[in-house]
Amino acid sequence: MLKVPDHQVAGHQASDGVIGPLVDDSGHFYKPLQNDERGSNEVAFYKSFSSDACIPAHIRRYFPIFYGTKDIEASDGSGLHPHLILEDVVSIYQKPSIMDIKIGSRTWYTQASDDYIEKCLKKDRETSSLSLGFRISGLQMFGTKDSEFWKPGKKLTQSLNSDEAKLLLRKFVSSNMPADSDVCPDSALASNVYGGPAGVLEQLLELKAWFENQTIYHFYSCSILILYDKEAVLKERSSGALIKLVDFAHVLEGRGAIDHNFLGGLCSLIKFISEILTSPKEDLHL
Ligand SMILES: Nc1ncnc2c1ncn2[C@@H]1O[C@H](COP(=O)(O)OP(=O)(O)OP(=O)(O)O)[C@@H](O)[C@H]1O
Ligand SMILES: O=P(O)(O)O[C@@H]1[C@H](O)[C@H](O)[C@@H](OP(=O)(O)O)[C@H](OP(=O)(O)O)[C@H]1O
Repeated sequence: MLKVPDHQVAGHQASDGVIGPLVDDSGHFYKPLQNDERGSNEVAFYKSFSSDACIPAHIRRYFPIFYGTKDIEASDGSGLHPHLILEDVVSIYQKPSIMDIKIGSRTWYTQASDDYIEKCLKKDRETSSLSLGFRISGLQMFGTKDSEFWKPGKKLTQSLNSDEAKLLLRKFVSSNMPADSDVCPDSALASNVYGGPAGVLEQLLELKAWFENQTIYHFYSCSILILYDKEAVLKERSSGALIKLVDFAHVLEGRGAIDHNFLGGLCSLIKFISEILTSPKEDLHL
């Protein structure tokens, strides 16, 4: 049985008259192909990536598994529409806290149309992309009580300065609910989610090591999802946190060159997370 996902934090979402992703109860995420070249580009990327023997297994695990494409009934009732069938990377969590971070200081590339470049340039300047090398496209987090849930709108997450981005990344791993802006985030889960041998920082560093060498792909406008389950972390004191890359509608061939745009954004994100781990109680005055 297909349904609209309960946990989607960014991107095109299914609503009245708007086509969006669907999920089933077997752990699949169905992303509708966009009608323009973004749809065919993303299919081409997944086909190439999933069959490329040069991608090491420890890197492949950061990407959703690709199960092909299929025509299914679109969420907007418009009839059969081609969808990517992907691993639903959220399905293993009961109450997933999710952050979508679009990586890179620029989301455009010279091969794109003038209109597209202009649109992206404006967005990159207005958000933290240009200044920080990434922008937080969306997030949701659960609290410890059943009623506690926070999903700020993108206006609140995308256009942050450096202190504001650090504060939001701290809120994301705090046990107290951050919706009340008077409450100072306690960063209580930082060492379990961001830190530790299997935590987010180690995963980002592993990804970075690959990006320092790989010249096969250039990932424009691609996001890193950070995923964890607060209850599980508080109960087991282990991480269970994962990072996953999503959105490959704007992947280009690397042609032997380093993807310095993605790599730069990734290094910047790593610096933020590292600083939170080294000074979790830092008081940010905003
Ligand atoms: N494989 C997946 N499993 C679970 N959730 C996913 C998966 N891929 C994407 N999502 C969810 O959907 C959101 C949007 O994904 P994605 O960026 O691929 O869509 P998009 O419509 O192309 O976005 P954009 O408007 O930024 O181009 C993500 O923030 C995440 O919440
Ligand atoms: O970050 P936001 O505010 O969610 O804005 C969207 C984001 O910039 C996407 O990357 C972009 O899709 P592309 O990268 O595929 O262009 C989309 O364009 P669209 O609405 O024209 O699809 C924007 O709406």
